[in-house]
Amino acid sequence: MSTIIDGKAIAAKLRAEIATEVKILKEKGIIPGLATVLVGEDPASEVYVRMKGNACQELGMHSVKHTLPATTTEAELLALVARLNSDPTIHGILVQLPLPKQINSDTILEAISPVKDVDGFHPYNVGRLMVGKPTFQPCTPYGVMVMLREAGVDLAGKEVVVVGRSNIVGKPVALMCLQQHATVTICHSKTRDLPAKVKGADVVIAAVGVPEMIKGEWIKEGAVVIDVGVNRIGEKKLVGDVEFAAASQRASAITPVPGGVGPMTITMLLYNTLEAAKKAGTGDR
Ligand SMILES: Nc1nc2c(c(=O)[nH]1)N[C@@H](CN(C=O)c1ccc(C(=O)N[C@@H](CCC(=O)O)C(=O)O)cc1)CN2
Ligand SMILES: [Mg+2]
Repeated sequence: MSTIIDGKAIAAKLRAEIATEVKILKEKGIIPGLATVLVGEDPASEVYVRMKGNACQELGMHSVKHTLPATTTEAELLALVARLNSDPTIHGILVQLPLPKQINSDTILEAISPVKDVDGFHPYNVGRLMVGKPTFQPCTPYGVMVMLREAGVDLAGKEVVVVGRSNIVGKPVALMCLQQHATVTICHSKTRDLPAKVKGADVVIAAVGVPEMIKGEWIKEGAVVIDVGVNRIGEKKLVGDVEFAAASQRASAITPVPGGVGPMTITMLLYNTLEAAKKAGTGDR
């Protein structure tokens, strides 16, 4: 049986550290501020944005939520982003994804000031990660790396297989693992013989968004499994991208869903917002 890498517990520990730092910053007259922007009525996005606001409140951060109708135009959203870019009480701007079809996400993400880009999605911050000099790192992959660190996994020389090549998880987590000297393979829908790739992995990072697509029998004995998937089955049930029960028979350590990577995502957003506020305070940005 495997060790469960408890995202909730790791997140709680990190949040306590962030809260302490927020308090110190406030004594210097700086209140870290996050603006969240939700366009439309996607129920999951509503939940995530609410969780982000609540987390800010718990940690003593300032947060402002902007809720716009699904019919919002790109120009209207750009105008809001411009206002937030020049608002000195706001250190971090988060535009919840996905955006409605009439809005080009890339245009919006590029309009966010890189110094307030606490999601780490602006091409400047993506480029910094690419050259191994990260500034803001995207929250979900950053959370994965913190979990691996907390679980005592040394990536140097390890075979890491990332399943999924999205800009928000697969690609950045692969770069982060490479930075830690892992040998990284990125797999995707056109990969030939995915089971064979996964079977060779010391660390599997699953971020495909397909319920239980990674079978337990593909997991090498003793491998570490990080499941980034959050797939809703019906009203209540959440499952990951990995067959948890079968995989945990073989893995040495595994993240659960829920309670694994999810809680880390929001925690790293708070961390990035704190860092943004600190940089603003020192004029170092
Ligand atoms: N602008 C962004 N948009 C999106 C991001 C992002 O990082 N920035 N990531 C995802 C969604 N996401 C945050 O926005 C997110 C997903 C899941 C969780 C989470 O805590 N999941 C819990 C389960 C919660 C539930 O019941 O739904 C868990 O896994 O334990 C937090 C944040 C897409 N969009
Ligand atoms: Mg993908």
